[in-house]
Amino acid sequence: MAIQSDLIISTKDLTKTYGRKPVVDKLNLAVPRGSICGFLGPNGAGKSTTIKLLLGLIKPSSGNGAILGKNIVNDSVAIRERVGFLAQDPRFYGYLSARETLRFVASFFFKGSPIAIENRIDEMIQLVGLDGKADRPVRGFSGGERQRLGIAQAAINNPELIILDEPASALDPLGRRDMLQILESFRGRSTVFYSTHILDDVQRVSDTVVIMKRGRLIAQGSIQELLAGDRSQFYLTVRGDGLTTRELLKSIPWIKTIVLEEGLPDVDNNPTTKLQINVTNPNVAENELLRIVMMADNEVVVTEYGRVSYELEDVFVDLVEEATKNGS
Ligand SMILES: Nc1ncnc2c1ncn2[C@@H]1O[C@H](COP(=O)(O)OP(=O)(O)OP(=O)(O)O)[C@@H](O)[C@H]1O
Repeated sequence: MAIQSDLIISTKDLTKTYGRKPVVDKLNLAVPRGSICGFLGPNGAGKSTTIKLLLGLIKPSSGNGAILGKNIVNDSVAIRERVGFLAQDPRFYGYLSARETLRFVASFFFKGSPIAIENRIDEMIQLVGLDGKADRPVRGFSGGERQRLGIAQAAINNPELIILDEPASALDPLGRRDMLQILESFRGRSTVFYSTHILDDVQRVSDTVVIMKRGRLIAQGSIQELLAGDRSQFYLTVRGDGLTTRELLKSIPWIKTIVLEEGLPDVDNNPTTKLQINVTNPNVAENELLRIVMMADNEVVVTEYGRVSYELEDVFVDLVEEATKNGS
């Protein structure tokens, strides 16, 4: 397959079938270099299987892929030298301390003098917030501490790409927040590709997202692009029942639908009505909509106006529902 140098991960029709069931189905991934990419999908979507395919831990049934320009089937050893990985359920030797664990991992691929290794271990221990605990046996570590150690071991060799399988899902809200901060700290140093089913996490730290459902890719790209996908919804809140405004806007050709709903009371506690306006021409609407209402010869008082913005959750639910309707 052709390799695009701005992509750190790319796949072409990557497929894994167990029995007759495709668990990963003709997946075409394109993950840009330097991004923090959230790999999102409901339970059983095929995220872990995809990650295993990317790392050469299992073989594709068909299709192919490249990481750092190397073939995921033929060059998996070379890939693992340059990619850090945290498994969904990381296992450690309980009798080793965190520092000994990192030393052990570094002994495989770390390139540098013994002093450089020790410095890097110290740096990682600090980065993941395990200072003070680094010399205790791992068997006594909490779930959050184990995940921190897992990230430190994934990043010890200064990899260009770090792949993490659900690094935050099993943690409590504080643990998740810390984990996301650690991921954020890799920005500008490594590309991070991490799977999760928690939308909020993706919205908080990722700049790109891949969304998968039942083995199929249903969306990928920058979060900004995804959230800006539907620019055709505006809202306008007016004092009173909104009927005059609806009459005024009804005949405008670029307005498709107007839905009225009760708004929040204004600052003087007067009732308001929110008009949800769907337009066919967002650019014209942006310039004209408010002006038309304000210039009309009536008593309408506008208390709020804007373009409807979306949370990732709305987009995700829409995409997953659409994919379900289309039979994915
Ligand atoms: N070795 C296997 N043999 C048969 N089926 C498998 C195997 N590994 C995974 N599957 C099935 O493939 C589907 C996808 O599993 P996978 O673990 O990749 O999903 P996931 O998106 O990572 O889910 P989760 O968020 O729950 O971890 C599931 O239905 C799972 O049961």
